[in-house]
Amino acid sequence: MSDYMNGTGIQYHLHIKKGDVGRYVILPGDPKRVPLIAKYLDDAKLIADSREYVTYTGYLDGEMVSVTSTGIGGPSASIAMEELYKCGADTFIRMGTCGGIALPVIGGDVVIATGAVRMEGTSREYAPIEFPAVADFDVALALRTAAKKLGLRHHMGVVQCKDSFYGQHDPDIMPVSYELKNKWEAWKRLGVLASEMESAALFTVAARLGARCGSEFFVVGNQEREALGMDNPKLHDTTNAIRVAIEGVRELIKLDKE
Ligand SMILES: O=P(O)(O)O[C@H]1O[C@H](CO)[C@@H](O)[C@H]1O
Ligand SMILES: O=c1cc[nH]c(=O)[nH]1
Repeated sequence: MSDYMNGTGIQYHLHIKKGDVGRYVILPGDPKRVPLIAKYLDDAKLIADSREYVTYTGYLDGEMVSVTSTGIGGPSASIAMEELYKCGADTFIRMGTCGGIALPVIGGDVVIATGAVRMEGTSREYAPIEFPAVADFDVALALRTAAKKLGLRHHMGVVQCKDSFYGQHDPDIMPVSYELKNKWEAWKRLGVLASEMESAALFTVAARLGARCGSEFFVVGNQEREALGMDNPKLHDTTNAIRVAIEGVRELIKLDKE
């Protein structure tokens, strides 16, 4: 492989190197969320700020833990995971926002993914479409334990990933609306909980690397509830999902010590 960084060991996009990050990494999409998550770590320090990738490292229960933003979508998220893995990370928790699809999923809830629909492009450059994008079982259960401990309303199941945010919210403006709307109907009939953009790529990249990855989300609203005239709170404070990610890492640290 060509080395754009001239043997320095510094990763091309994230600007991190071995020793900069812990084994456990929380992956929000939004770079502005990184310092908010890092506040929960002991002795957190800014490691790098490059493109959409902001990385902090600190400690939780004595273990080195990092937080790196992925930006939006599979391409940038896959790069983040690949470069973090090269620097020693092997356990990832994506923490993001999502839009509800299933009617019981309401703004303010937490959704924990068991698997992700691969309606995006990145995972197809890793694995044939027949390969399932599934969360690591231990990570998903750690996230559920965390949500339960925190007393948060939560749901666990399959999420859908796509590359076009506006194809989700305004499919009629798209030349391929016929396809987007038919598939959306299928996700509803299959009980898919919510829509977001990175988990399918991250779960598939994790499978190629032999790494562990799970994901959980703060629900910002539910377009299906809105369409039916149901109560549809729209909320933006992701603190609860941040707390689930932090407690989830704690659970995994405990499990890994057993
Ligand atoms: O809040 P984040 O983590 O960015 O996640 C969700 O929000 C973005 C779209 O608004 C996509 O990245 C989607 O997956
Ligand atoms: O509706 C939503 C909300 C967050 N992220 C998405 O991809 N879709």
